[in-house]
Amino acid sequence: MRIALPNKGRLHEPSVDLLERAGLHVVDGADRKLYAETVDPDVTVLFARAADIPEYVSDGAADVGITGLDQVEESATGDLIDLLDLEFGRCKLVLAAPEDGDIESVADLDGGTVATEFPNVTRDFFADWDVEVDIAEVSGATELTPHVDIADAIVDITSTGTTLRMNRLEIVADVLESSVRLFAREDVVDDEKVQQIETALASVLAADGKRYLMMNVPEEALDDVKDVLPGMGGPTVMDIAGKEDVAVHAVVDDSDVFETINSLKDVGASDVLVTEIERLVE
Ligand SMILES: Nc1ncnc2c1ncn2[C@@H]1O[C@H](COP(=O)(O)OP(=O)(O)OP(=O)(O)O)[C@@H](O)[C@H]1O
Ligand SMILES: O=P(O)(O)OC[C@H]1O[C@H](OP(=O)(O)OP(=O)(O)O)[C@H](O)[C@@H]1O
Ligand SMILES: [Mg+2]
Repeated sequence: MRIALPNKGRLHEPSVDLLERAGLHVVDGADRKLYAETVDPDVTVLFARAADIPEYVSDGAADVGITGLDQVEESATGDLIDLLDLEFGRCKLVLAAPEDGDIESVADLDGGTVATEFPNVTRDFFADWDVEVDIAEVSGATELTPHVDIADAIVDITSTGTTLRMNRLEIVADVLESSVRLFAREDVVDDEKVQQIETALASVLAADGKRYLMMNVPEEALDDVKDVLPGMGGPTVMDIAGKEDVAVHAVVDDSDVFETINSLKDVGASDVLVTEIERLVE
């Protein structure tokens, strides 16, 4: 089973990091190496450009891939299944035009030129609007093109909006919301190994922002403690050998920990231990 990850750029590190946190450690993945083994002898990693990953998966060079939804849509491969939103690399593809120009709606671009690194997504977008445009395909610095008479507008990525602002461009319309996904070729989605990878990555996401609480509770305070703990499917209660107290374990949102501990102390819990959760397999 081969999994394709971005070899560089902003998606490289968080992708490798996620795999690591999922326990699928990359072995000997030295810098610039394009191929690496993992601790699972059945899983190898292939490093490729974020934009090429959908193609690699579609062609069978890899079975699953991690890259932006924008890249999957642009590749127009059509046979890829979006398995999991990995919740990073959030951005938007937008149609943007000069702030001081006269393009204020999609229709204003009729007969105009749009520069983009995403010609397929852009073509589909204007086809949906039934607006005729020429597409100028560029491979970077797209934001410059409306100011040098290459294009009237652009379709490009934005997240904080800084680059658009710096280049005196404003959003005319949203084209696509994107984030990084785990995706697979249709014929492998039911493979055991693919499902194991999906479960492992999902377990990292599920643990994000969660804490594990452990405490001692006098038997008579147990009902009050249970009321305090929101818990996922209720807390786990265990007898402690030779003691009147019981041990209570629960998963709590990080944002609730402060308040929850105060309430737990109020109702009689003691020796409260808070730990991080690496993975939570549901
Ligand atoms: N500003 C951003 N904020 C959030 N996500 C982004 C942003 N820019 C790009 N992305 C996401 O990261 C993906 C890859 O972008 P990145 O810039 O890392 O690679 P690239 O520009 O293709 O790299 P290179 O050209 O160096 O090979 C995009 O397709 C998109 O999904
Ligand atoms: O809304 P912002 O936060 O300003 O982000 C948007 C910018 O980020 C990306 O460029 P990147 O930094 O990846 O540089 P690149 O053009 O070299 O890919 C994208 O192409 C935009 O230019
Ligand atoms: Mg980029």
